[in-house]
Parts: sequence; structure tokens; C-alpha cells
Amino acid sequence: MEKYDRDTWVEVNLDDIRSNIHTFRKHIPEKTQIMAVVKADGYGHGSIEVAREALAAGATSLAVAFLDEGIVLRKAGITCPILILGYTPIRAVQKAYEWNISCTVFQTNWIKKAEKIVNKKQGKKKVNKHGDKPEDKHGNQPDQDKKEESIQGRKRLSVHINIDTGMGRLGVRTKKVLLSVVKGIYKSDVFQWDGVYTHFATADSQDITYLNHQFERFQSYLEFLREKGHKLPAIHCCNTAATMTHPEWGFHFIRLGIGMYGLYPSVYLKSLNILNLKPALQVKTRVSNVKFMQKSFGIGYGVTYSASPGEQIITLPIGYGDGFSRLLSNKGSVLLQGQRFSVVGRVTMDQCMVSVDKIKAKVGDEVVIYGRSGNEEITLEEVAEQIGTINYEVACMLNYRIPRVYIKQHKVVSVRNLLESI
Ligand SMILES: Cc1ncc(COP(=O)(O)O)cc1O
Repeated sequence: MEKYDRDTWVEVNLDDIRSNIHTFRKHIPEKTQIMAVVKADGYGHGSIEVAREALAAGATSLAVAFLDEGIVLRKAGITCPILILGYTPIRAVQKAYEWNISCTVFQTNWIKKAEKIVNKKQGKKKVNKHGDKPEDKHGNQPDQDKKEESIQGRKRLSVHINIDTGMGRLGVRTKKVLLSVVKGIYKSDVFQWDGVYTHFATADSQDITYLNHQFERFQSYLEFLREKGHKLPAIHCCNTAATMTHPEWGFHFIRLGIGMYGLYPSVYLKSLNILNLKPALQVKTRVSNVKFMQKSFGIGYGVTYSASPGEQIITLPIGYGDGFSRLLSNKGSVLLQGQRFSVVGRVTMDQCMVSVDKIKAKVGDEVVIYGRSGNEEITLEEVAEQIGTINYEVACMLNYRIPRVYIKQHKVVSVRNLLESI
């Protein structure tokens, strides 16, 4: 019995996720671990199920963009380290602490404010210079502290320092600020310094000049900290693209996103055939209406397409309200019985129309929106090209309204229908 009533679904093959992880595992040095990037609901694939599969396949930690995404994973029972790659507002620090989710830090002020918030919430006074906790009037430490220390040592807020070597988005940009952030972390018993990283802006392009510049800058920052006597925590810098071309830059972690989903960071990198990846995502639907008319007739809003007499037009229950872009009006294609047919008229919020010749369609026939049918395939790259974006966005556009169906060894193993949970 299907656990969803729509005739449109995103099909995620978890065997492909596993296979892609294994492919990268073999490509990187043994000492390098995999941090699976599952932000934006697992690039549209569903973060919880992808996270579980990635961890089962050998990833040892996860990365998200914002705190909420990390809490979703914790609530699903995932206990591994989770790093927030984006900025965490100060007001959310306490939650990050409570849910044991690592924050990216790069501002001295943030460190100071975060320390106050965590100490205040934990009823902690600043430690004295001997590192002793101030005792209460009966000479005892606050119970909470004792409980925490007895369970797991002093619970700390895990932080990774982001260094901006050229991405121009987040991160420290001078050695002075870097040192100030490091000192702010060390001075307090609130923080656990777990990582230092940078992010590359051009790792997916053929010209590696800027990439090398960023890597050299990153290395100089690391050397600067070592010369100041700091023992560095986990170091990471590679996204999928940099991992493909420079696996030796893996350090302690690679931050693996698009490649885990079986997609390539760019057409150029795909052309190098460095790794054979398996796209895990397909989008499928079923014909909801079939019509032939004896005379020509208009199709869709604005009647931007006029069907000829006897032309077979099918209607599909997917539209831009699902993340199937309106830019595919009179431009996109779908697959039916292994053959390619054109979207005609404007894609509407919930439905679209397709002209089908050569074969007889019937209500309920399965249609592939993205993915494979027979010898034909509609890739996210093809769709991205048509609408002037990249495969990342095409995947992330697929929103909550479409159920996610997870496949393992050709069988449906779980279904996630967010409409049910609203
Ligand atoms: C900071 C950061 N790190 C890593 C990623 C993953 O990139 P790919 O999807 O290209 O692998 C994204 C990101 O924003």
C-alpha cells in the first residue's frame, strides 16, 4: 500500500548513495574521513535517509547549513558529529549547545557573546584563574556542573573556525582576527575547538590558478597558527570538486556534497571522467489525463501552444509548485515508454501538458520527469542547462510537496511524505 496519495514522487536510490560514498572512499587517503553534506534537505533527496545511508557507508560526520537542519537529524536519532557550515545567530547558540551541534565561528564578538549565553544558561560563573569552578555558599559546585562533569567531562560547544581564503562569503580574513578568535576559544571553558577549514570558490573550473592561490593561503594560515604554538584540530578544505582533482588535500575530512548524490560539480569535471558516479535521484509521475481533439485547440495559460487536430496531449500532475520550473514551458521534455516527448504550453503551479505522438498513452502510465526510461535519460544537467542554472539548484528546488520514496535493492524501503507531517 503506497504511503502517499499523489501520483508524483522523488525516487532516491540508496544503493547509489552508498556506491558513491565508496567511490570517494577509495579515491581519498586512508587517514581522510568523509563529512557528508546533507544541507537543503540532502540536496532535495531527504536529509535523514541520506545521512543514515552515508554513515552506514563510512561517512563519520555530517554537515548542514543551519541549526534547524542539524536538529532535524538529531531528532531522527542521529548522534554523530554535525557541523553547521553557515552562520549561527547568537540567539541560537544555546540550542546548538543543547543539541550538541558544532558551529562555524569566525568573529571575535560572536565568541564573546556565545560564551556569556552558554555560561548564563548553565548557571556557570567564569572559571577562576586556577580553572576551579566557583562553589555555592555550601561549598558545593552547582549540581548541573557536577552532573555534566560526571557524565561526560565539561560539556562544551563544539566550534570549527572558517578561514576565508577567497570564497568571499564567511570566515576570518586576517591573521590578526584568526588569532583573536583562537584566543577567545582557548580563554573560555565553554568551547571545544574541533576544526579549522576553508571553502573553495572555483574548484569545479578548468583554470586552477585561483584554487591554488586559495590552498596556499590556507596553508599559510595553518602554518601561522602552528608557529604561534597552537596544536591544530581537524583540518578540512575539500568539497566534491577539490576532492576529485586533489584528493591529497583531504587532511582530516572532505566535505562531500554533490558527489555523494551521484552528480558532478560541473560539466567540465564530468568530462574528465575521474570518478564514475551514480545519480541517485529520479522524479516520476503518472498520466492524469489524455485527449485528442478533432480540431486545433489551445493549451494552458496564455494559450502559448496550439495543438493540431488529432494531436495526443497528456496532462501530468507536477508543476512549478513542486519545483518543476515554469522556465521549462514549451521547452522541457519527459520520458514515456522509453521515448522523449516535449512539454507544451506553460508549466502551471501543479500540472503540465505534454504532446505525445507515435505511442498511445493512457491514464496512469508512468512518466519520467528526471531520470532514466529505456535507453533515454533526462539528467539534472540537461534541465539546468535549459533553465539557466546548475544541477545543484534543480535538485534543491524539489520541495516538500513531493513524497520521497527510498529504494534499496530494487525495493521500496521507506517513504517520506512531509504533507502528512504538516
Ligand atoms: C562550506 C561548504 N563545504 C562543502 C560543501 C559541499 O560542496 P559540494 O556539494 O560541491 O561537494 C558546501 C559548502 O557550502
